[in-house]
Amino acid sequence: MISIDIEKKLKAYKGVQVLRVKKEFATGGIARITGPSGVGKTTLLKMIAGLITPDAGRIVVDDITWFDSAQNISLSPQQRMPGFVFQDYALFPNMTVQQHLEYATKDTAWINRLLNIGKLETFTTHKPEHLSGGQQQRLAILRALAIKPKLLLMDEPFSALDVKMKGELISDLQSLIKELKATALTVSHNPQELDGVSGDELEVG
Ligand SMILES: Nc1ncnc2c1ncn2[C@@H]1O[C@H](COP(=O)(O)OP(=O)(O)OP(=O)(O)O)[C@@H](O)[C@H]1O
Repeated sequence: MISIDIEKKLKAYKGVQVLRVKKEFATGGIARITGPSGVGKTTLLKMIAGLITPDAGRIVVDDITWFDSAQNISLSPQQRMPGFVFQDYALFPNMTVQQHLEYATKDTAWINRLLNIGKLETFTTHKPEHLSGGQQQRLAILRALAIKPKLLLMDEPFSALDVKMKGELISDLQSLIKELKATALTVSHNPQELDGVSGDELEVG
């Protein structure tokens, strides 16, 4: 289980707005986090990953304290090691699909299974510039899963996928997350993007 109780002052367009989140997310599920643009959803994921520091509060993952302002605990991003799907994918321009996955894991059976789930088996030698937007997005998701993370953080992960592809992928992700005894958090400003994601729900803002 993931337990979050944090706050952070955001540098908003006009002055300061405070992001407050208090929520528990169950292991084995894919949670949906929605809220208007600019409310702090990406910032929330980055705080969980350890890329941005909250002003106050606690983050506890599977009984391990990742962050506690009162006790001065803050694990590094390397110690937390979540899978992270960035909104802009953050793929490596010079690496092929296969190399992206081999960079993350040596487990070839796992790589082949991920390629199958992402429907990228026939694109293993392609670099990102020769992939469609949807294929790039699926590669970003597969790369995040390659490390078999206990926590998968996904920022607008299905925005470039058609409804059929998205439905199949969500169903496969649901099985994988259960199998890994992991937890996944998905974020979007567009609730429809997360249709089919049926875990815990959080509305930010
Ligand atoms: N490290 C930071 N410290 C303080 N404020 C930040 C930091 N990073 C971003 N912000 C501010 O937080 C606000 C929310 O940004 P964020 O990207 O988290 O929103 P969002 O809800 O993900 O939006 P969208 O749906 O458009 O992606 C912005 O006004 C931004 O300037």
